[in-house]
Amino acid sequence: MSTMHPMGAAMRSLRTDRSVVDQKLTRRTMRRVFGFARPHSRLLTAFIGFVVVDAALVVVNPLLVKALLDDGIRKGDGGLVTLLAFGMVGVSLLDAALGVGSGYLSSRIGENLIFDLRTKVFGHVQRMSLAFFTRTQTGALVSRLNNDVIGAQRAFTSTLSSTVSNTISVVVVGVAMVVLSWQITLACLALFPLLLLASRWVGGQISGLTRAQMNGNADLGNMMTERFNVGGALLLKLFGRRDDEDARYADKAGVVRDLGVRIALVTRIFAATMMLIPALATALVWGIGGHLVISSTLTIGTLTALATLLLRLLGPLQGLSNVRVDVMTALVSFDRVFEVLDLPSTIQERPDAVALDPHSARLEFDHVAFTYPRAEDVSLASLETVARLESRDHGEVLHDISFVAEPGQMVALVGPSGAGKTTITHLVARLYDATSGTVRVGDDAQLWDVRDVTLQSLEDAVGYVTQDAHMFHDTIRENLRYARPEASDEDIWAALESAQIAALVHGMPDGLDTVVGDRGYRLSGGERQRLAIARLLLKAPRIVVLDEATAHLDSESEYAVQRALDTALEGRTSLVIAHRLSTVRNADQILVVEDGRIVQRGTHEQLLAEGGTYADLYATQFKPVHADTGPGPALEAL
Ligand SMILES: Nc1ncnc2c1ncn2[C@@H]1O[C@H](COP(=O)(O)OP(=O)(O)OP(=O)(O)O)[C@@H](O)[C@H]1O
Repeated sequence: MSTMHPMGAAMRSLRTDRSVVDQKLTRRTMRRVFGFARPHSRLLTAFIGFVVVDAALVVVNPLLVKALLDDGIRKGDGGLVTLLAFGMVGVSLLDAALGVGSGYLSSRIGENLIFDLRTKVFGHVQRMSLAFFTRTQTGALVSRLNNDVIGAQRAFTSTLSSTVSNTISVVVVGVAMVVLSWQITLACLALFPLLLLASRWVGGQISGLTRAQMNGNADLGNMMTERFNVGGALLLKLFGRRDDEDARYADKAGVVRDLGVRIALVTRIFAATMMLIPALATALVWGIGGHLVISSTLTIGTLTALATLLLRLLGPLQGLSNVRVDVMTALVSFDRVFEVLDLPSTIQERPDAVALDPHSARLEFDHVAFTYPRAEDVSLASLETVARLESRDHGEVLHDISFVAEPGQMVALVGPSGAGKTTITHLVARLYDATSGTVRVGDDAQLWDVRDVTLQSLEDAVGYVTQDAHMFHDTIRENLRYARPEASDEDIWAALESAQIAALVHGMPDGLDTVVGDRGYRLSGGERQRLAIARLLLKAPRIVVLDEATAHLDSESEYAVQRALDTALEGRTSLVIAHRLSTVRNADQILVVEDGRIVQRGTHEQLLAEGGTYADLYATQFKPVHADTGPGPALEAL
């Protein structure tokens, strides 16, 4: 009396990928799996108790029928007939109650387990280094979080319960049948290999087809997610590829359609076989049993009980024939979850890390070199569906970078695209760690290697406005409060005011409650950057990193952003990347970066006087393009 429909369970087993049984699972995996089960051991014990009693009850009703026929009806004992009929009702009620109870326990255990695994994986992934996210396909990661966690949960609920309940049912029913008539039991068991063969064959077919169908569906899903976001849809329109896209989609959808039909056909064949075998067995029982009754070797009650018991034997037998695949599938899911949990973050906090003083405002790079980590060091091959992990090292991106930003100073980074400016800024808050040399933060009294301070205190001390000024799909208020959850509306308005965007937010229909769309799309580039500056102002860090905060803006927006920046930078140490040299004219120190090296350093005036790269860049940006059109546009390469 399993809690799951036997046919449904059988079909699920058949759909699972049979290649899993070839996988090797270590003892360590098993130990960890039990580790996850341990907190729920009481519930698990109660659950298994329910399942065992429920499974054992399977023989009671057929035996009651036997007694009713042989001792009640044949002997004309009306009292016994009534008693046994009530007994049958009692058994059914108990069975129903046990079913509800075990269903409740199974969902408590299963959901708790999903909760444990989900929160653990989410917490772990959140703490991975940025390098992990630059390599990992979000879709693959999300599926790992959802599907495998649910697969792992199955190990403890349906797989465990069906295995226990099927084993108990087979033993109890088998013993009862042997006791009633070993000859008939033996004859019926002869049909078992047929059952096994049928389910093996269908299993092989269906698992292959289902895997192909799942891949096909994933392909369709990927195609849609890639095309149906703003970026993909725009590209599709701009290149006028509608018809080609239609044809590609139809191709993929056609494969899924054909597979669907084949799966349905094999499933029907299987269902028909599953009906046929019990019918054959029943005929066998009645045929042989009938003769035995005639020869008075068997009573009619025993024969009826045997026929009923037989039907309750085949389902569990079929279930047990798939148990290895079921258990391995569930354990492989666990293994895939553990794979993510075991991936260490390349950015680790030292156990003896100290909290950085929030007033730290001195920043120092001391002979810093940097190479981007290799994919295999930061990600899992299985989480990257397109990129193959390359074995080649990236070349060194930064070489011998040394500079000091004194408290309150502004240090500007300029140089061509790809020179390494963004990479330098990423080393400040440990988005990456220097390969050699040291990045330090602190105050006049003490400087700390960034690897010696706690990540939280470092993140609190350093604020960023990044190139894309990302906003969550939430209201302006909540996006700003992300920097300081306890900020009041007054604080938020003050920050918006300083960031030169208060008037615009006032003018919005919902004010602070306006939802900024996915990736902040409903705002213009300049508006989003000013909002990001307001967010930075709320956080109020002593060290500020601005990456191309004024790129791609018209001169009016640039002016507003520039004013916002002036407020943001006041009294703070700043590291500013700017494509427009006008932004960094007042910097205390300008570093010209080329091919990962600082090739020039000094103030604007010093660098102009010195001649060289900076003076050339300045001349290109500010020399009149035509005598009558005034200053030329910002240089693209800058
Ligand atoms: N995650 C990464 N993995 C490997 N290489 C990277 C990664 N990010 C950047 N690079 C490489 O490092 C070099 C420096 O890139 P970086 O983004 O620091 O340049 P940048 O000066 O900020 O350029 P831009 O002004 O165009 O933003 C480039 O050659 C780039 O291809």
